Amino acid sequence: GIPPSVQPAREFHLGMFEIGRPLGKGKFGRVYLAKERKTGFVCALKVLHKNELQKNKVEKQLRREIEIQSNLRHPNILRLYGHFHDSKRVFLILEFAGRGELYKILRKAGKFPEPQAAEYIAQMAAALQYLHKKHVIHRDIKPENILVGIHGEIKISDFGWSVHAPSSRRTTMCGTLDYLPPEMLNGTGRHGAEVDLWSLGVLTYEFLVGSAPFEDTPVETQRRIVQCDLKIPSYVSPEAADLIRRLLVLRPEQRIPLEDVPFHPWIQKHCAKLVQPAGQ
Ligand SMILES: CC(C)NC(=O)[C@H]1CCC[C@H]1Nc1nc(Nc2ccc(C(=O)N(C)C3CCN(C)CC3)cc2)ncc1C(F)(F)F
Repeated sequence: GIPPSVQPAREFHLGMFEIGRPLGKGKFGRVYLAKERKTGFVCALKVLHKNELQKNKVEKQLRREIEIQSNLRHPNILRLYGHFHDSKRVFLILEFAGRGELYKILRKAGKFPEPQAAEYIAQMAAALQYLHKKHVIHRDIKPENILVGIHGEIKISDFGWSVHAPSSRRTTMCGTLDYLPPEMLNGTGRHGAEVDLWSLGVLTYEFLVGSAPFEDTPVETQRRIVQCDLKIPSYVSPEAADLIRRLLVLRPEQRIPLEDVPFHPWIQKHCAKLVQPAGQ
């Protein structure tokens, strides 16, 4: 392509867009369907209020989110095309995901059939492999941060917690503990890309059971995570249970590597079009 130095500087401003229906509320503002007037390009416009960002001390996180997400190109990662701001607001120009929020689809369905869950986990593993190759850890994999594209493919979004590996968390977390790996709960909090493997295990469990594996009161949840106190219902197939148990391993280095996930029997059983192991 054209070297960045001579690429046209993509300056954006609000007047370039025709604002459509609201898509919902994000953490720090609303999201609208939008269309770029000149090209007719449909996107999602996330509006963030500067005073909210300042109050919650998340400006640095937002800058990192923009820096990381705008450089990512993968079918299962939501695109960030650009951003701009006015006196009061920051605007993110994001890819529009045609089928909306995965957590709403999951809540409505209760839980997913195994073929659908396996398809989603295969796509998650591909997206995480792409991220980890770029030394990016997402650190906040959960249904609320996943959207669904028009063809039913999943799109990881919300890179507000992503960092370059290795790292140790400096900002206090809020929200659910359900997806936190043991190494982020113990003293040092030092962690690597394997945190996303643990969360992938929690996600697999939640897709198949409809609730998170260590869901309980905050104190109990922490105990169950650090003890890996895991009970997998008997209706979950042995293959699926096997993959969950290979991801939800206390020692980060013992978790199944991402590159092995597409070859796991449960994925092979349900995702035909994936690359087949040699000699098939
Ligand atoms: C990951 C992040 C944490 N989450 C978010 O940002 C959320 C916060 C609010 C919306 C969403 N953000 C996005 N949503 C879409 N697509 C979309 C959303 C909702 C519907 C939908 O179901 N309705 C309109 C329904 C239609 C039916 N009625 C009944 C209810 C609303 C359909 C398509 N594309 C891009 C984005 C993005 F990310 F770029 F902003």
